[in-house]
Amino acid sequence: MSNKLAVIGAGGHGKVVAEVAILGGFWDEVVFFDDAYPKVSGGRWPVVGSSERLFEQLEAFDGVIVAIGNNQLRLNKTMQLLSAGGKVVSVVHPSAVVSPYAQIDLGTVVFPGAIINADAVIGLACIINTAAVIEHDCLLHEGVHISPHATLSGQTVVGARSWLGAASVTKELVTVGSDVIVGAGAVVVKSLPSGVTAVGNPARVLVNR
Ligand SMILES: CC(=O)SCCNC(=O)CCNC(=O)[C@H](O)C(C)(C)COP(=O)(O)OP(=O)(O)OC[C@H]1O[C@@H](n2cnc3c(N)ncnc32)[C@H](O)[C@@H]1OP(=O)(O)O
Repeated sequence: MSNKLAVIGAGGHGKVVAEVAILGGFWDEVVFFDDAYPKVSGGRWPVVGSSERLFEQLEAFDGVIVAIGNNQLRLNKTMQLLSAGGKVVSVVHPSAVVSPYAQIDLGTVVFPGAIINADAVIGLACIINTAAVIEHDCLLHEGVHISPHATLSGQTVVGARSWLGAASVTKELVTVGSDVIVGAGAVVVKSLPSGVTAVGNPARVLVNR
């Protein structure tokens, strides 16, 4: 029997999610649904309809996952899928190192070379991007994106829908609020409130939304 995965979002992020799913060994077939259908190509994998079309045929898939880069949209769609009875799954690249004592919630993706250490908790519909490091006892709420090569030191807390840019770093015990953007290369040495954009070393607030 072939295991069939539906992926919402056929863009660049979707392509990596599809590849990670196939390399994980469990999924035999991947098809995309994208609201830009039919004006979008999934490349190696077919785009077969809009996300509305997927909701009409959820039972035809052994798993579903949302591969939309925007944190709010990804989270909303994931929650809609769960409410509609979709079998939302997580995918983890075989080269990622995930502690058996870490928890990863549904709809989350873990990309090549990422490391998630003991007792880290990763919420619903998060992205742990290429080579990101999530140290022990970190807590990531739902819809978070940790970009490539970012490092979260031990016991960092990240609020819902926040985006930590590529190669950013948090000091241990720091709390990043909800809907925060941390710029690429930033070093977060003090906690950040919700709704800000912070950049630089040490990270300073650039925008307060
Ligand atoms: C697989 C993947 O590709 S995952 C995606 C990974 N992508 C990233 O990590 C990108 C993260 N994004 C950033 O770092 C962005 O620059 C943001 C979100 C912080 C800011 O973007 P914008 O709001 O468009 O800011 P904008 O580019 O107008 O810059 C505003 C000011 O901040 C400075 N700035 C912007 N980003 C940074 C940064 N990361 N570090 C230091 N300074 C920065 C700019 O130089 C500019 O300064 P100036 O006013 O003195 O000229």
